[in-house]
Amino acid sequence: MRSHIRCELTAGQSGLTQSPRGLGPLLTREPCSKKSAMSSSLVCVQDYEEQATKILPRNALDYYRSGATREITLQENKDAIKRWYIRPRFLRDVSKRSMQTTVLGHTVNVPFGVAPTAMQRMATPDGESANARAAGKIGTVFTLSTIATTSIEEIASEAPDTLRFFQLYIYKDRAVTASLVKRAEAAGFSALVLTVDAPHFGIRLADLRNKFTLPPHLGMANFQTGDEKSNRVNTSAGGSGINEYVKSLFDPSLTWDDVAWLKRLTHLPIVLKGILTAEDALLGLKAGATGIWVSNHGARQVDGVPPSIEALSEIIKAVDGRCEVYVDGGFSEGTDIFKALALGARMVFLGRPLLWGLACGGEEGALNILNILKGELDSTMALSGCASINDITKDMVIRKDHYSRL
Ligand SMILES: Cc1cc2nc3c(=O)[nH]c(=O)nc-3n(C[C@H](O)[C@H](O)[C@H](O)COP(=O)(O)O)c2cc1C
Ligand SMILES: CCCCCCC(=O)C(=O)O
Repeated sequence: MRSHIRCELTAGQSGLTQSPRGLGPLLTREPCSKKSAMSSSLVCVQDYEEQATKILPRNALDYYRSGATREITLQENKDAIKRWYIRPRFLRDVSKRSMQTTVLGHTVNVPFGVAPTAMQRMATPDGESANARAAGKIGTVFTLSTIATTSIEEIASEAPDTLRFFQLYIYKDRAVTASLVKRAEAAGFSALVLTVDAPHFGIRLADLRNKFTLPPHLGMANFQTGDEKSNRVNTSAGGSGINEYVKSLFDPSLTWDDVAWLKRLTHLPIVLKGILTAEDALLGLKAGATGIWVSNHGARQVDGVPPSIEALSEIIKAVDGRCEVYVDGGFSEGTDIFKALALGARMVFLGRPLLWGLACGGEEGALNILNILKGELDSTMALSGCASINDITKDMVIRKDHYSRL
């Protein structure tokens, strides 16, 4: 296993510094034989976020961190989760606990997984491979973005035992899209996650100010090196290279018929990611989706859409058990995950927390993030009277405003 953490005994240096090649942070304080300083001093996702903020290059940090325009939904994703309270029950024998569940028929050890985030090699040289291996070590699902800096085939060989989903963007060129689907099938991915909320790209102010481009040593690994159009993110118009990329290559004319097209093309289950309304969830079911992934894309598309946790209840109600429902957006603690499970989500996915883990410590950092969340969820279950995921029921959470009505 490759790790990007280089262990050097450099007396007097304090902690993490930027790698000389600007490829990510290097740990320069602790000898290799010791448990890294990081894993003992960074004990929650917020610690990792703060550390990552100090060490990531501005272009990457802003891209990872940003939400759309005023970032009101970005804040709301978190605030809305905090508006739900846990109603703990006691004296229910929690001496033996399990977090095991299934996703699309596959057993996972924890009810949370890794959301697709683009361009992870900006955080650490091993990028998506490190993240996928960490997910495999904890026993959960890793979702690879179409816009990854590591290819479908590399992930299959670097993390062969990890349960892998492939997130699909539909390109105007349907031959390109079909080829991505066939490659994901051939490489043993278990589901396609079709992102429906990006016919156009969100306005992210920091990326515009930075004139975002991918560092020159990196490319979109699912497309051929030298294919300047699909493999590179450049800015020719002087704005964000991401917006230019999406405008020229992604298909903004998609309709529900295209979901039917995709269904005919693949034998893999299709999960629709980015659903925020009961209406679209029902159309998704009709189109044959096996899963609905409630998401506002980490608040990166339209500012002012509802926080994911609020949209979740409406969709759970509409779907009424006819398919699995997942959620992402603003989850960064075990208690957050517990609340979404109580509201009916089968899995909670995390995007940025894993990027902070990768930035601070590559695979070890990502694994630490997953272990922190696992420990926090286990603790929440024990202290709320839940020995298994099935015990986390709707009556275990209540919205804050309930108490002002009493
Ligand atoms: C840096 C970044 C890149 C992302 N790239 C993709 C992507 O390529 N495809 C996609 O469907 N969603 C993408 N997303 C959205 C995530 O899959 C997920 O919905 C979101 O990050 C969840 O919110 P969280 O970051 O608060 O956990 C991206 C999000 C971030 C932060
Ligand atoms: C260069 C195109 C990047 C688009 C995909 C990344 C993404 O979804 C994001 O939110 O950023």
